[in-house]
Amino acid sequence: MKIGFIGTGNMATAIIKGIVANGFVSAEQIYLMDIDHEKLVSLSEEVGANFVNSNRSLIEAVDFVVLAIKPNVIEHVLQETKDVILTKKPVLISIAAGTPTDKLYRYLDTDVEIPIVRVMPNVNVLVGKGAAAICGHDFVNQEQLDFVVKMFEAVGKAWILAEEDFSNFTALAGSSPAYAYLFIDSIARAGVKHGLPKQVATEMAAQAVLGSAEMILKTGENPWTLIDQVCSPGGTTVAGLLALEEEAFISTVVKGIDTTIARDKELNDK
Ligand SMILES: NC(=O)C1=CN([C@@H]2O[C@H](COP(=O)(O)OP(=O)(O)OC[C@H]3O[C@@H](n4cnc5c(N)ncnc54)[C@H](OP(=O)(O)O)[C@@H]3O)[C@@H](O)[C@H]2O)C=CC1
Ligand SMILES: O=C(O)[C@@H]1CCC=N1
Repeated sequence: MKIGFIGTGNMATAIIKGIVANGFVSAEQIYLMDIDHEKLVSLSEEVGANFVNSNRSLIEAVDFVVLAIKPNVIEHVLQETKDVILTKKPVLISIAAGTPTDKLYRYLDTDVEIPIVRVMPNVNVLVGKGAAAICGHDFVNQEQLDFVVKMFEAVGKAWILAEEDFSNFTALAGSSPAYAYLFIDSIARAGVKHGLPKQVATEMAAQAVLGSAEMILKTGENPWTLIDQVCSPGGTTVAGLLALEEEAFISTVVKGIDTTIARDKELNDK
């Protein structure tokens, strides 16, 4: 199978490096196109993938096309390549936030049965620890869907998810790495305040958060049980926990997630 990427930015780079490192496909099976020629050539050379000079040539060359472009340019890209899409009928895989499969199909303005799969991945696919939600539009067959699921399982966890839950997933797993990085950076900054070098403090905080995530996933324990295990009576943790809650830590995080979901829904409706 040949996989093409329209757009070679943050997300495409993470997916490509992840699936090549893991051996899901070889670099020779990957074709790239980006309007930023320098970025295109640089990624192509770095990973050893092919590059082409137009989105039309890319679609002609491959079986699966990952639309790794911003939501506001998808309509234009689908319209400029429509005739090639209708002839070649590749599987279109969109990773755009706030862009339902119905909307993507409407952009093509056709009744030809073009298979479209929607994926909401996250950037942690780069290190094989991604999280991706996947749903297929009307004309996707099981084999095509399975291929996409396998592609994202190669670089993390993948769930088949009802499209109505995509806004929630985008907040919980698509955007949340940024919030987790912020949390880690905040802990590290506190370390710097107390005299630790930033790099060391960041490594310590990241390792503690990594282990905490694994504890939840591997033990299956309720996070509150684990919190209680760390909070020694009269100890350090409970003092810090209560100080965090005085500043409405939980509600602040929930507000961030609510706002992310609302923004995704706003994009859906645009
Ligand atoms: N970043 C993330 O963590 C995640 C992103 N996503 C989704 O992934 C998509 C891509 O995001 P991200 O990788 O961050 O974005 P980037 O801006 O990093 O990458 C998009 C790339 O596409 C290029 N591009 C723009 N127009 C065209 C075109 N007509 N033809 C070919 N290439 C073009 C851009 O070039 P230029 O910069 O010159 O415009 C840029 O290099 C978005 O839809 C986003 O919602 C989903 C999950 C996570
Ligand atoms: O910020 C965004 O819109 C994209 C979608 C999920 C992560 N980044």
